[in-house]
Amino acid sequence: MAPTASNRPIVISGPSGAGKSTILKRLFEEYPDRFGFSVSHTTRGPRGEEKDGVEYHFVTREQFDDLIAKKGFVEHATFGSNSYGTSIAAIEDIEKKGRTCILDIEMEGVKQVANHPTFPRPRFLFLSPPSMDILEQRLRGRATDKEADILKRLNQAKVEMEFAKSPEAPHDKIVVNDDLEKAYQEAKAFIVGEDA
Ligand SMILES: Nc1ncnc2c1ncn2[C@@H]1O[C@H](COP(=O)(O)OP(=O)(O)OP(=O)(O)O)[C@@H](O)[C@H]1O
Repeated sequence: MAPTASNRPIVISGPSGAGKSTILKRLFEEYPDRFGFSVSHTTRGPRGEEKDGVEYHFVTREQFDDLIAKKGFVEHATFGSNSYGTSIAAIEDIEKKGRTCILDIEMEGVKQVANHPTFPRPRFLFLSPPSMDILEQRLRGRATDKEADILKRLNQAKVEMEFAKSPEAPHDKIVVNDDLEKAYQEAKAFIVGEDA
């Protein structure tokens, strides 16, 4: 089933700590049946209680590379020795349920999705922190990241912010997450509003 104008997938990106999870959590709470996250593929093995097709589609390296060759991923990346990717089929699984697929992906993935040879262009939302200082405060306030991770995230944030300003950035909308309520309303208007 081809996505209609109203359920075209939405790509949300932005630096770590910009508030993507916070805004998406609220959106899913307000619209419990309307959206879905696609299940990613990975070459890493399941951990703990993880089940194939639920947390991830667990595949061999050969299967993963085969899907890359067939242009079956809208985006994929390798971290350490493990690869991860979002398949077109997984996005279609969400569309088949009558839901809009939300893709929460990082900058390199955004570029790949925007440049995919066959996948129809989704809608791109970029969530920006109000400033680097505030981003740093929020990352520290989150208290989930180690100091070295925070510094890495801040460096990467600079790269992402530069990309967002560059002409190759595909974003249809940039929302600055200053006041959370305002940012949520703006993000929601883009995602479910009349222009959706
Ligand atoms: N407008 C806001 N004002 C103040 N704090 C905020 C605001 N938005 C988000 N936060 C806080 O900032 C921190 C980072 O937000 P969040 O975890 O949603 O970011 P993220 O973009 O999902 O990051 P990651 O990509 O690392 O998952 C959280 O502690 C969150 O509660």
